[in-house]
Amino acid sequence: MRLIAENLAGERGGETVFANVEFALEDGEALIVTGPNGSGKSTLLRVVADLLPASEGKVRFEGGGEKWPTPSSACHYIGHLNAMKTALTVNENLDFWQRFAGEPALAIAEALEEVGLGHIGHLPFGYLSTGQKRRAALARLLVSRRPVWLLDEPTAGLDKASEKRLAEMMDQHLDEGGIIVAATHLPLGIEGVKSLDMGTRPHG
Ligand SMILES: Nc1ncnc2c1ncn2[C@@H]1O[C@H](COP(=O)(O)OP(=O)(O)OP(=O)(O)O)[C@@H](O)[C@H]1O
Repeated sequence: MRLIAENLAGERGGETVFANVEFALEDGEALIVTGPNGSGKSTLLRVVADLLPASEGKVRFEGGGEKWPTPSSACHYIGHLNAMKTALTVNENLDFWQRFAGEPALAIAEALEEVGLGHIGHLPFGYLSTGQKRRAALARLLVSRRPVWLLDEPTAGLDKASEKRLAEMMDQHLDEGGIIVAATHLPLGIEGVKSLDMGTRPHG
């Protein structure tokens, strides 16, 4: 499978935030997107996820067959916000996401064990600490199989042990032929990745 960005440009509020972004990622490859605040990392991820339209160029996903014909159908997008309902329990939230994303992988209880939250699936999401909320959101990656992970500051709020666990999850995903695009200010602890510095890019 291949995730390809061609001559991609994105805008917010009518202003071009980035332009001429090009990358091609194959099975098992990761792209780490860095750059200062406001340089367009989140905008790029949202364009790749098809949550925002590209103002120029396009994103393609090849080799996903009928199951994953487009980048948006092939990706898990974990944004800054965790996209979980505070009044629903962690289990209910993950059940929603598993039905939404399809291709069930780990059972919800197993995914929560994997992120060290085995004991709190019954709690409303809103009761969780900041780091626990992030870990519960990251469990979405494990409850459904999707080949592309788009992660916006995935370590925000995580303690050291959870950062290490996330690095292991990402390594495993890459070993299984997955693709990752992650925006981050901190090293993510995964080796052999490609990089894209939005801070050194000319704006459109
Ligand atoms: N809804 C919006 N309307 C107008 N401008 C926006 C909107 N959302 C973001 N922007 C602007 O777009 C630019 C890029 O923002 P973006 O969130 O993509 O940057 P970022 O590199 O992810 O930043 P950070 O490191 O702070 O997360 C910023 O100048 C921001 O103010």
